[in-house]
Amino acid sequence: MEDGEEDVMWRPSSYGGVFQCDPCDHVFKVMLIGDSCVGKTCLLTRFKDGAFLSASFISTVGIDFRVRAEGEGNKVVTVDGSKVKLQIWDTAGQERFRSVTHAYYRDAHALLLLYDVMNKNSYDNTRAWLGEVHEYAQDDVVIMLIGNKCDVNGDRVVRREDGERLAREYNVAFMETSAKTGLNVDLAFLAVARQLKARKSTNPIERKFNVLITCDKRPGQKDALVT
Ligand SMILES: Nc1nc2c(ncn2[C@@H]2O[C@H](COP(=O)(O)OP(=O)(O)OP(=O)(O)O)[C@@H](O)[C@H]2O)c(=O)[nH]1
Repeated sequence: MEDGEEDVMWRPSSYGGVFQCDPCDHVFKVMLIGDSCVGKTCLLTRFKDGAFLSASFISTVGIDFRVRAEGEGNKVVTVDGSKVKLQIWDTAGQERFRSVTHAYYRDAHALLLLYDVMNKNSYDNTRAWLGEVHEYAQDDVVIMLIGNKCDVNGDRVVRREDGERLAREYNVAFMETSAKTGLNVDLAFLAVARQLKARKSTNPIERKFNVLITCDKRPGQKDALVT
């Protein structure tokens, strides 16, 4: 969609059968990337449906665009009074699907790069992922590094400080999330939506993304409700 073009989401009216449109002020494409099994699909499902897929789960194949029929598709969030629609694309972490996902990078407005705090390899591999992002994505793409599964206690092998350090090094935003408990999930997507909207602002202060999101919650703290 071009800038200035109005996006429309269709919803059934209370009269049934007749449709009315619900305009969104902004539409952005967001991609979830990262190694296999870091929790991309679970993060998306938690954000969209408020549910957690705990059972064994089939790996994503290629690209899964979670835009479905009316009512269950794109997630619309409200940012400072504006309606922002996030079109979220879940990608496969497996190496063999990489060439497929690369093709989609260029259109992405934001990339959420996940690693699993229980899996050091997935953390180490984020450097390679960031290399691919710089190669294939737009220069001004919004990037957030996410340490997922922060609900685990004894099994954690990647410290929060390690995530923060890497985010500083690459000048990207950072948050720890849990798709299982929902901790910081809404907050992460909302922060990205806010930043995407701010990018359209002419005010350079608004356009700058905080490298570290300081308002996120730590495991054990109560989650903030974000609307
Ligand atoms: N404890 C815990 N487990 C999680 C969390 N998020 C995901 N999982 C588990 O991690 C496994 C992998 O989750 P997926 O969402 O399928 O991972 P993925 O990154 O989409 O994997 P691919 O589709 O192969 O790229 C599943 O067994 C989930 O139940 C979390 O926040 N905490």
